[in-house]
Amino acid sequence: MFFKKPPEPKEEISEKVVEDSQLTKIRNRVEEAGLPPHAHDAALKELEKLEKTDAAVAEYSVGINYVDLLVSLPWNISSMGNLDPVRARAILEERHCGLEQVKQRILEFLAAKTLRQKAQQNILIVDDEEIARTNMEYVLTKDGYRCYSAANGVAALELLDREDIDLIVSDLKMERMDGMELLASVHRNHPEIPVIMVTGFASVNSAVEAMRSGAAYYLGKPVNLDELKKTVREVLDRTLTADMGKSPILCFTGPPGTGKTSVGRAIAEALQLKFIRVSLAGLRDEAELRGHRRTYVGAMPGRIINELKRSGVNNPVFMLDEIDKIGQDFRGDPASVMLEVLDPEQNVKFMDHYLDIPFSLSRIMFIATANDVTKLPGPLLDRMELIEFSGYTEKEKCRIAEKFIIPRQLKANGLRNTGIEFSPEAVARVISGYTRESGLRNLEREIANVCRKLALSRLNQEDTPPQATTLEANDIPAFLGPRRFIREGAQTTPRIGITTGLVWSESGGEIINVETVAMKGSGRLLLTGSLGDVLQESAQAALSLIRSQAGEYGIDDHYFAETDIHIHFPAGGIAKDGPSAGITIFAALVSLLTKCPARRDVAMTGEMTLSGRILPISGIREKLLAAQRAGMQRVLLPLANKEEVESLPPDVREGMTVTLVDASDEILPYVLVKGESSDS
Ligand SMILES: Nc1ncnc2c1ncn2[C@@H]1O[C@H](COP(=O)(O)OP(=O)(O)OP(=O)(O)O)[C@@H](O)[C@H]1O
Repeated sequence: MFFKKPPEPKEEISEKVVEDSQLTKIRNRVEEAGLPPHAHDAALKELEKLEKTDAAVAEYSVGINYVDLLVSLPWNISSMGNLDPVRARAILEERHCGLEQVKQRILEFLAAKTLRQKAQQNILIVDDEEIARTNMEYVLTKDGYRCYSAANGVAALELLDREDIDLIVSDLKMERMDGMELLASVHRNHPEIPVIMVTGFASVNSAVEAMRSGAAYYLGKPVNLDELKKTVREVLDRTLTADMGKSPILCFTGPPGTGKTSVGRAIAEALQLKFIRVSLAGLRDEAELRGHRRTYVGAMPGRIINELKRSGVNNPVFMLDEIDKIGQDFRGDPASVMLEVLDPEQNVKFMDHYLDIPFSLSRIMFIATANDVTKLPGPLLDRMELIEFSGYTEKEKCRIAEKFIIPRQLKANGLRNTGIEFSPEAVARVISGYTRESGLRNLEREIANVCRKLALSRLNQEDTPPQATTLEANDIPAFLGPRRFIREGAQTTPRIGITTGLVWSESGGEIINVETVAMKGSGRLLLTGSLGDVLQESAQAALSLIRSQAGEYGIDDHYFAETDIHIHFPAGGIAKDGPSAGITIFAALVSLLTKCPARRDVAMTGEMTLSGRILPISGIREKLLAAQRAGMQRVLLPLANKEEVESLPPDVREGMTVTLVDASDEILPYVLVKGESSDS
């Protein structure tokens, strides 16, 4: 008979030793990490469980990973930050061209935060020696702080209940309640108040103990008053920066490629804080943000906790990119998760399912970005301060290309200092012939394309010395092929029943055509092109208005009963809705029914009532930019938008005539080509 050999006892011992040493190591890390009490307790509880768990079972490594996460999270670690508005402005200017209003609003936002925090700097001095209290109070008051004093811990706690204290400077040895007890109580009940410990019994041990118990700093006695002033300023500056997350969340909104992400990055740099960016596009499951419970196999913390662990600080600038693109099929309620993350009332106790104990997100400065804020739920929008990034004019694009994009691409392709330049006409040709966008993404891509081809040709002629080259507009097709876009508005001839409208979409303004035809039938109105309810109703209202005034347009009374009218919006793959196509539909129908061709280089937008009044619309700047890109000669806008139109920079209207209209009959002279009515 064959018996299996029992395992060697020696091996068993060595496995146990390894296991123990791993536990000892991680226990030491727990003790050294200076965890807040609730995290410390959670770590100890898990370690206790691990001691009774066999290292070979899966739960053991799950437990080890959990404790490892607890000790690696930046519970108390913040970057120093720097709230110098002059520096912040300089960095924003250096990284971004234009965007004046955006920069101004960001600086105002930061300034308000700074001032609000600075206005509240109250210091509590706790010492049993009156002379020490008086001295410290004297220098700190002189430095502009409001000082309160107490002779022991008990008196200090009473004062804390009454006053709004920002910092405590406390002696260590005192009657009734000493500094360490006070520190423990402050840590429990007012964890946001930093404590600087001062003592005459300065020793490495007491310093380490105080710091481990959560003191922000440690000073020996007799206090060097200059050092005290410096330390107080540093600690308060640190909390000031750390508290920056407590005001409304900034939400950058605008078309793609207009600099939202890169401005966020520049803000972090200006404030000397770390930058984290998480894209929420297509997010399907709450667990991706909040983690899975540890009972699931392969559970992990969510993206927020993971990113904080990676950054190593609890006060980064955290960009939640594309918050409007959270997947439609999101499991759980995206708004409630986002609220828990962003709302200062709730995010102090953010719960990640994996972490299973609260982690405060209140020190983070969140910035959300969205292309279309109308998709955001109301309660979320309520807590956000919207900053609009609008599309760029052609001139702005040329300037940004010259100052930022071309130098960046030349450098990226090894062409710096080679004398290669783009003439302004060449840049303008790339913009008009190869891109049609509000932002700068495609422009950067096309310029990169040119630079890569230049790099290849330089490499092929390595033996001949490089010559300075200035690219002209005519050189561009050799690099990018035939132009992809033409300014069709200016080139197309007037047509019966077709007009040009302007719409706003999340990628900026766009032009659309409205096409109409009439055929023998029984008075039906057909609408096609993925139209929403509001748009369909606008079409019905426009037709009713024309029917009610048929005589004025010279249309026979019986005509409508014997005719079917079809209105079509091409690009049926894109859903369209909203009231602002009212006047475009009206003009197309009048053109169709009166057989007067409609000009294609006149674009229009405006809501129309059943009585023919024209109501204001939104997205004026983006729509004007779209008209400009398409080479329109004239744009018709509601008179009610006059103020907004007048406040736009002249660049936005350049090359076009903007005409403000108030009623339906004012539109027709600009659109219909009189005397050219035909039967075709
Ligand atoms: N005003 C500007 N000055 C200089 N560069 C700019 C400016 N605006 C945008 N850019 C550049 O354009 C590129 C695209 O910008 P960015 O990625 O920030 O766009 P975005 O608005 O975040 O787009 P999306 O909505 O698609 O995320 C970046 O390389 C950025 O540096």
